[in-house]
Amino acid sequence: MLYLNKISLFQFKNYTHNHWQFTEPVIGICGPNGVGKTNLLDAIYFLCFTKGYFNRQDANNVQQGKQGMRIEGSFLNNTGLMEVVGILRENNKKEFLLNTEPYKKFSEHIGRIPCVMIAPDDISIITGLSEERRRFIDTIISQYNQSYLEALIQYNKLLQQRNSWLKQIAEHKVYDKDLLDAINLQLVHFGEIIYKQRQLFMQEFTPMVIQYYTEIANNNDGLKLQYESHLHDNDFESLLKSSVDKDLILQRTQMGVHKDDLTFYMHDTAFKTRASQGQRKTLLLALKLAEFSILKKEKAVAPILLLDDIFEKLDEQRMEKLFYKVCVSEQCQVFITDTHYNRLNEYLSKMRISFQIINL
Ligand SMILES: Nc1ncnc2c1ncn2[C@@H]1O[C@H](COP(=O)(O)OP(=O)(O)OP(=O)(O)O)[C@@H](O)[C@H]1O
Repeated sequence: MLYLNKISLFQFKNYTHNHWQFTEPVIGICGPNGVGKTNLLDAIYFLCFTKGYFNRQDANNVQQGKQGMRIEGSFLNNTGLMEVVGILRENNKKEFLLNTEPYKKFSEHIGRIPCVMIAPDDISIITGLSEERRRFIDTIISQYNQSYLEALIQYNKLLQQRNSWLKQIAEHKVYDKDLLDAINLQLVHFGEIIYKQRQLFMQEFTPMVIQYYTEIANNNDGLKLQYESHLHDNDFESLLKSSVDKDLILQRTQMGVHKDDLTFYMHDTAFKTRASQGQRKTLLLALKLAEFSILKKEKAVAPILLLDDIFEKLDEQRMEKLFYKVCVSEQCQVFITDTHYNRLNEYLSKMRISFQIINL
């Protein structure tokens, strides 16, 4: 089992200098609004992903009015102890260390400590723009497939190059076709790697999501998932060639896996327009539990689960099923935040497991 034993935070968000020991696989984190429950989950996430879940900019994680921050955690898994340290220096330089060894590339850390966060704003995976869904899928695959992560990094760099090339032509009216061909060739190479992996992923992921949704809701509400990509019916190279005129006008690359999407249906209509808030939340949980299962299988260890404010919108029956799933049957370490000590204590007691509650 993968297990976080202890964590210490220095100048991370609202924490000046705090540390906690985790002694049980199930940890409840309680306290009033704004006390720092989510921030504690975010610090755990930081140790797993070398960045926070909520802020893209590292500087936003530094305590207001201070300079620099440090997070330290020790994880235990079947192979031994992993001491992880993330530092943002006063000059904003970031360092990340595993067992005192600094990483040259932070991406090498991704997947070492698999972790799944479920936070209220994640509902945007269902209701938001397609980039939210691509990021969701990419974060999962990247944790078990380093070559996918590399392809994604390269693809995004090339896409930026291609887009700035398109802008330059609009500004200077100079057309360097050889450069475009060279960029296209590489974009196609990495785009096809991404497309194939997403296809493989979706084949496994889709039935799992429907299964979890059905388990939590007691029926499937006609749920369907569809992976959409320009590459389904066309080869990428021809797509890039045929869209170049339009690309030049819009100064952006119109075709490619950076436009892929995942659509959800409820009885053949768009899920986000038809479903109730509780049904949306149920779908979000099903997506995240499917993520958890795939990572568990691929990494041969159960990821750490971070559940932030999950009580909102779910009826009692759905809540109990979720609690049973994450606290009892999955045998993973799980952190659950709640503003109500009594409610959390009651749910966890019903599960007949040993748990720890931290009151902030
Ligand atoms: N960089 C920062 N420096 C100092 N304080 C910060 C920083 N970022 C966030 N905070 C503070 O952290 C607090 C929010 O913490 P958090 O979101 O973890 O609360 P919470 O306990 O989860 O609350 P809720 O129950 O409302 O979800 C706020 O008071 C916010 O002002």
